[in-house]
Amino acid sequence: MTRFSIFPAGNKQRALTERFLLSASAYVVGISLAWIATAFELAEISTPVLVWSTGIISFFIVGMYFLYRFGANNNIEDSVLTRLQMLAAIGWSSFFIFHTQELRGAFLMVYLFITMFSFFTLNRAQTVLIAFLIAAAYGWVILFDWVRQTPGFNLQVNLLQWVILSAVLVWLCAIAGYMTHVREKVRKSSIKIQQQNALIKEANQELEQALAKMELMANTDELTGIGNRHYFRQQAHSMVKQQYVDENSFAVCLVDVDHFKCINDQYGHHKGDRALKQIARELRVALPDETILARFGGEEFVVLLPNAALKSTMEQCEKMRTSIEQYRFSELELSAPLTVSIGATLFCSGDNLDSALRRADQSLYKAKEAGRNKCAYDFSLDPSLKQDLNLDSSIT
Ligand SMILES: Nc1nc2c(ncn2[C@@H]2O[C@H](COP(=O)(O)OP(=O)(O)OP(=O)(O)O)[C@@H](O)[C@H]2O)c(=O)[nH]1
Repeated sequence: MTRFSIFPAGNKQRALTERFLLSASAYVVGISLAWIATAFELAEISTPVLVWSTGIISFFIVGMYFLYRFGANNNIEDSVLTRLQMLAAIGWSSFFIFHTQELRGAFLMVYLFITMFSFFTLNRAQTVLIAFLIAAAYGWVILFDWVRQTPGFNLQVNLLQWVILSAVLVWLCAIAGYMTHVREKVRKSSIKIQQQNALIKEANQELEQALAKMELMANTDELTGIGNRHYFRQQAHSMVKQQYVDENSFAVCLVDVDHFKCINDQYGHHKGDRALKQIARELRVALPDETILARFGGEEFVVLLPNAALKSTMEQCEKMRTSIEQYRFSELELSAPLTVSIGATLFCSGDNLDSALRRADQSLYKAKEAGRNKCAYDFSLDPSLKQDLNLDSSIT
């Protein structure tokens, strides 16, 4: 069961409720003063009038509190309800001031208290209007007393009080004007800061995008669109690090196009370029997604097969070789298929990247020597292979 809180949820609504309770405390002080003044016969309010006015004010306070507490004020145009509160406060204060004579000077303080509330939300013009209403209300009280010749009424004292009250109100209006100015300045600066933050955020995003683009460009082979040598180095180093942690071996394969010089010579560099692009695409299709494929240089590609073992490496190399062998290069009228030779090795514990690349390159050389369109392997570092197969390298 949720406990009832006297304050509503939400910062704005809570602030409004707190502000209202603060002004309600002024009503309570005002009513209490009226009761005390009546008890000491300093005010002319009859007990029934005092009782019903106290009842109505209490009802007003409770009603307003529930408006704020349950957010009903948001359905009203002036959702802060400042004007309504001000008018009510001026009305009630004038009512009590009208019923006092000797304590009237003290009760006039309530008017100033009301004006000070305008500092929270009203602008200069609205504060001036409130001050004008207060001066007018007290003016009416004086006029009424003078016309009906209220016993104990002193016109001179009341007029002097009215002048003093008006002077203080003018002074409060000047302060309200200054506060409006400061508030507006703070609001404008905060809007400016927000706009600048938005611009900085936008610039950061653009910078991040530009950096990402630059990184992509730095890692991409311009001709084929796959990773370049730099990309390969990066990926290989992170796989080496991972291998040190989980000890899962990975395969390093060098894929070299056979007799590519003849393609260039026969069909020209442009068609040679297009053939390289198609080879890169075919290799990508033949390989699993998690495989790293990069152009090592010229007509040579490099492949890193994560979590590879002897069998899976041989299967993948064979898959790459056959996929190129079977691919029909429509732009080239070839009498024999375009093929690749592949040299592969496993990167195992205690290995290093340069020696793995050297082994793969030596295997590639063997594949070329064996007639091309072949896969050759150097699994000499794989301990399981040494035990099970007793082989240092194999050519298929
Ligand atoms: N079209 C094109 N050709 C390239 C590119 N890079 C390298 N080559 C060519 O690839 C050929 C490589 O020739 P070689 O190293 O003799 O090797 P190969 O002719 O493929 O013969 P083997 O590798 O021994 O089977 C050269 O003619 C290079 O000019 C490139 O980006 N585009």
